[in-house]
Amino acid sequence: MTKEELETQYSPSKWSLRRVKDVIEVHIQATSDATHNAQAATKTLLNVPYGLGEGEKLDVYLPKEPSQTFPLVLYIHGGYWQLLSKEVSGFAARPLVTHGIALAAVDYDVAPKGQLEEMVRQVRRSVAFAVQQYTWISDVYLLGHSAGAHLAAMVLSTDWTEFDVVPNIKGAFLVSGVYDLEPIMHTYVNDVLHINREVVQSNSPLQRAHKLEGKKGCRVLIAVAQHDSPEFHRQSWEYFEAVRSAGWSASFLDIADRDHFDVAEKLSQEDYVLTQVILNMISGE
Ligand SMILES: N[C@@H](CC(=O)c1ccccc1NC=O)C(=O)O
Repeated sequence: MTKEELETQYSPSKWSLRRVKDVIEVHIQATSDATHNAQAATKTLLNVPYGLGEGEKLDVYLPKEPSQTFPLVLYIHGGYWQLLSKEVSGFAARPLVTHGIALAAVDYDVAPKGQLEEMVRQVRRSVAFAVQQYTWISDVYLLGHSAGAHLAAMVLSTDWTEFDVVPNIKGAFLVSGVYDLEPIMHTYVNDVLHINREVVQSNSPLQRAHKLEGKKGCRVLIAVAQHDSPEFHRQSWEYFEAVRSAGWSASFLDIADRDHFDVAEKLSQEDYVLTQVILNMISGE
């Protein structure tokens, strides 16, 4: 592949068929609006620190009439490790909260402030913090979009011995993710991210899939949007096969008519196919 082809493959906005001027701007507006709606409609704990760093905070969305214990979904936002924040990442909360499930939107330090390895550590710490702090948690799930699906996949292969707790993660929903950082290193994304070969090697879930072997497995859903690029489809399929080969329970979903961005945006809606799959998986069907 030429450099130009590679950059196109890793420019999700170029594959959207939506006739809007700037699909990323539309994405940020949609997720921001839906996050505000969720904050107005649910009980929240905003800016909960999970670490000492300024950027290490969670926004938690709680069920209105909670049962004694209830599931928690940690949402890890995308944005190529350099965009977005928890401020626009509560958009999936409403349908979950309606069904008695809490959502926590995780902030981490995006580049250039943050480095990839630190982002991985921060997201892991946020999971450890939540299970230690919140005694109301029945089960923990991860939900990540794009770069956030990469970080969620990195959480799955964590060696928890350096943490005070081993979170029992029941499931992970990985949406339009990146699982092999090698091609990313050769694109414009790396102008800000500055990852090298070593970072790629130790932070690519595809290269680490063998680390899943022998670990207590959880259910992993790998979803990709129909209008994601062929490279995104390839990465999702390869990670799906790697997770399955490691003996974990994995499923693959190619979501019709969606692009890289509205595949996540629509999670604000209860009748969206991916929302339904997530609700069914959590309620044990
Ligand atoms: N420069 C990218 C931007 C991008 O991929 C992106 C933007 C907002 C939210 C998620 C994104 N993708 C992965 O994290 C593009 O061309 O679409």
